Amino acid sequence: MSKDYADLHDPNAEYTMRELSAETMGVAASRGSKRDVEITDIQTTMIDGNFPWTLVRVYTDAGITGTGEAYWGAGVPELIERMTPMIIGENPLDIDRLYEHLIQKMSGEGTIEGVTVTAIAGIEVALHDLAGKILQVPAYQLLGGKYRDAMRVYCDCHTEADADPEACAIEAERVVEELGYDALKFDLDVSSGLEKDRANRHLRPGEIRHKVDIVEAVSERVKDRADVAFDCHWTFSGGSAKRLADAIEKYDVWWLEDPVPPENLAVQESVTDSTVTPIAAGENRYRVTEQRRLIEDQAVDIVAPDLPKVGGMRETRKIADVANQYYIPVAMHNVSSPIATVAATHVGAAIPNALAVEYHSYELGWWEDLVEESVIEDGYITVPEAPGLGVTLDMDTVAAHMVEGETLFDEV
Ligand SMILES: O=C(O)[C@H](O)[C@@H](O)[C@H](O)[C@H](O)CO
Repeated sequence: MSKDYADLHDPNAEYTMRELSAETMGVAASRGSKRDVEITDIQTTMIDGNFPWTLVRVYTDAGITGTGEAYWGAGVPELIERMTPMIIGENPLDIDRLYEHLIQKMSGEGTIEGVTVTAIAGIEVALHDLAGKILQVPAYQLLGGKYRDAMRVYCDCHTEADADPEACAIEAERVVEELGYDALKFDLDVSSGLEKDRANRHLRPGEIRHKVDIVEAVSERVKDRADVAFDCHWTFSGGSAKRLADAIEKYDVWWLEDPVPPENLAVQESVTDSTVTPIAAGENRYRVTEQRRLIEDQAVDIVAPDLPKVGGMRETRKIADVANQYYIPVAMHNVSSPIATVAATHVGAAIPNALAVEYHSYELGWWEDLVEESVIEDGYITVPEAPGLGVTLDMDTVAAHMVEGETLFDEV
């Protein structure tokens, strides 16, 4: 990768006095040799999974590295490269200050939301892995300790005929019986063939009936063996979303996700208010500042942040803390490799209101091979007890599935 991004002039150095580097803040006291560690480099590599997973590695002068993951998105590796000089020489144990430092430094490039936040999140996850390894504690310990030993996983399900209610029911049965999950999600924004216009967000009566057929087929097939959520990917108008939520009330679904677009909270709130079907949303909002509005307005029954997108492990914990003030559970949206999935597991272990973490790669076949450890067993991820995230990348699998042109992390 070219080093041009890292060498770019830093305009913020001229435009803000809020500089949170150790030097400016005067953070210089020795912490004792094991904790006097400095960041020396950050590298990324991208995996061609069912999403392009951006893995991040932070290097130190102690020979210890931390591995993280940023949510997928163009430009994320370049942004990480751009930020690397901003934290070289810093002590990786100051996770919160380094996060704030990068948010402040990059604010001109956009750190309220978007790929800059995602890139910072990738570094932040790696810092938790690193800090855990330096301190010889699992990452959940850095977040306050444990509520649970294992995190429930819900499986995002697909069939070749996602619009066919019976095909969905057969797949639901297979995922429960053969793969061992008791928590599932299916898409409801699938075409019934009855649409007159795909742009106007309106659901015609036949379209609603088709969606009810899918919900009924899946829910009746698995009955009490699994909780089932349904995802709408921000597709419908408020009015149509209300009619849909109302029509599926009797099936007692786990949640209905993203029925309306994410920008207008008043619409989101009115849908949630209108129905006893639990409404979930959150994967398109960034940082605690944006999630806070969803929660405080009680625009959701369940909040669904995506950890490597929303800002990282501490940021997700902060969101869970706000949600907890409103008695709202957290279902972690997740389309990541095992690295960020396990990061979500550590956060899930450390918060009271964790509902589940998503698994979105069951059709891939090699997701779990990316790390040396086994990750999901019988629909749960046991919270690792090894230092840091407690998972180790399998470099052969990484090499086999790297995006063309990417390079492997340097060995220490
Ligand atoms: O699992 C889910 O909730 C969704 O289906 C995701 O796949 C999103 O669509 C994706 O993250 C969009 O960028």
